[in-house]
Amino acid sequence: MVVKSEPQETSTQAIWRVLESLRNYRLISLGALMSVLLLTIANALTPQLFRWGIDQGIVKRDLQIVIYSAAWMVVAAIARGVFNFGQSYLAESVSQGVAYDLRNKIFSKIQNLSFSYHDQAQTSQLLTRVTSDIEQIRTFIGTSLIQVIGGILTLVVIAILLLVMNWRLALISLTAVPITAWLMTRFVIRNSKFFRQVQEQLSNLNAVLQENLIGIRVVKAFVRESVEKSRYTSLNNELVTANMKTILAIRNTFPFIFLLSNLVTLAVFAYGGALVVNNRFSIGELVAFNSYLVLIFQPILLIGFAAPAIAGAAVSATRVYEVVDATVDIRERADAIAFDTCGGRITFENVSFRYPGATTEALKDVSFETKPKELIAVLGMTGSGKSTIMNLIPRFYDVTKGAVRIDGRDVRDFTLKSLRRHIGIVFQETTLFSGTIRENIAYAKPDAPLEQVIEVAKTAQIHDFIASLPDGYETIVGERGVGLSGGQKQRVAIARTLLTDYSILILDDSTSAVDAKTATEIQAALDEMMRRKACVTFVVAQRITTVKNADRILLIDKGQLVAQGTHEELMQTSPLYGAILESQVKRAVNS
Ligand SMILES: Nc1ncnc2c1ncn2[C@@H]1O[C@H](COP(=O)(O)OP(=O)(O)OP(=O)(O)O)[C@@H](O)[C@H]1O
Repeated sequence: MVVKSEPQETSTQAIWRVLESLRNYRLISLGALMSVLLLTIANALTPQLFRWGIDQGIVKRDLQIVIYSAAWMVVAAIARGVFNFGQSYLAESVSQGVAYDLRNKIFSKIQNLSFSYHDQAQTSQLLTRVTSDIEQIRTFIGTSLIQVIGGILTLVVIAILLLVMNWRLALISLTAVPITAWLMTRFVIRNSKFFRQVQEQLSNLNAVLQENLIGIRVVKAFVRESVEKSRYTSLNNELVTANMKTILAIRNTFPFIFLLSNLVTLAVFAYGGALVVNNRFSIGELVAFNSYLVLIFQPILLIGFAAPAIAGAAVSATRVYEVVDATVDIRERADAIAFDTCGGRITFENVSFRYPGATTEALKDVSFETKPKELIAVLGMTGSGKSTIMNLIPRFYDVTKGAVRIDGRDVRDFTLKSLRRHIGIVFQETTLFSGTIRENIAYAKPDAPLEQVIEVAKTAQIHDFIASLPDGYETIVGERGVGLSGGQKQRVAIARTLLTDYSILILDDSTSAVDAKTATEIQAALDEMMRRKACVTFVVAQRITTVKNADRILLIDKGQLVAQGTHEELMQTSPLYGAILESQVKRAVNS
């Protein structure tokens, strides 16, 4: 899915943009161009050497000239080899550089894009853009572009030579050029939709592959292997069909071009032969002319073969620039200031919020203010808007109406880095990276000494477990924390956040996978740390124990703040609070 970007670029504009990026590699590009030019000259010279050898050597029976011409042909052949290598090597170097820059550009853009973009973008689509689309662009620069430039140059040089040698014969031969060019243009225009299709099918295939890699456990648990296999196979078939369509299109066009080339050769043989018979053209000239014909069709064919690749690269470039140009929703003001100290007064001022693309508001007119060092519990039914409230403080999203303030300052006044650096957040869903446990805990502070890592791990009640592992803190966890239980992952994630320089702490249902006893222990250990280090702590929690300890509870229902107060106050005043607690007590008793 394509999400929010500037007005879409056409593929022609996109390919121009790729060409503009060659500016960064001016010298190497110039070197490649020079090699192409020299190669064209060496190519154009060879038939002239033939002519000389035949007319002055063979026909006049002058062995020395035959030997000289043969020797010069060897020199020309070596030169062709050298320049050919030069053009490929230099063009490849430029293409590697452009691909490298694009990969970095798109990656850093992906890092900067807001949550709203990632909510709507498909990961697999992004993956395809970073990998195969950029590879298409690279092949265009490394191979197709040089083929086209070399082709055009050869066409011009040889057309001039032919006209100089015999303009009538030249005109007969050159009629083939506009016809072939027209055939090729028609081919590209008619088939560009197939090239786009191939790319889209490849993306779709990647999407299914990626979903399955991530969800393989669910697939197996629900015994859906065969369904997933047939889903993948049918997309794979579609990819092959789309590819075959482009191949068919090639087959429909190229035989005409070959036929044309043969007809022209025959016409040159007939007319040129007649001229030779009448002594108006030498045999050497006819042989040279014929060699030029091969040389003139070669570039047209090369341009023809390059055309699909160029069309594909143009589509790829559009897709890559779509991401590069995507709008970043969350922007810093030009005069943004650094957030350094937190006084503990966080204010939600008539905050309403609607997720991009959603039809209803996730938060409606929410207002509250925290006091320094307060521990705020946020409670509500599932889907009521608790996480959404938390997401607005570090500006993962911006409010639709109202304002979120810290110590009286709108969060939009702060630089994003300084704001987020001061907010420690443990997400509802835990994501760990492949690497050691120590690396995961020290994710935001890679240089943290082991003692500090151990300290936070103790607070998160995960130290004993880590210490019991044979490799301790150096134990390698797989991708997304494979090898750890859900509760263990959550505790590593808590430790990771505790190690940061947070002053506002947000724990979003972060002990949901931890057993009640451990959760209470974490809470007790956290209590001391929170009061010491955090100016305010928010805990989105389901457990009564957490809620009971809180200084204040915010009760959220259908996006609205319906009640707030301490546990005792809410017990007396809020029927909803009573109902939620009752359901939890029942659940606790039953479990
Ligand atoms: N990225 C999103 N895009 C669109 N709508 C969303 C998005 N995230 C949440 N919502 C919607 O916003 C509402 C509030 O969601 P939120 O995640 O804040 O609820 P919650 O109270 O934290 O729920 P839970 O306890 O189940 O985590 C829900 O109706 C949800 O469907």
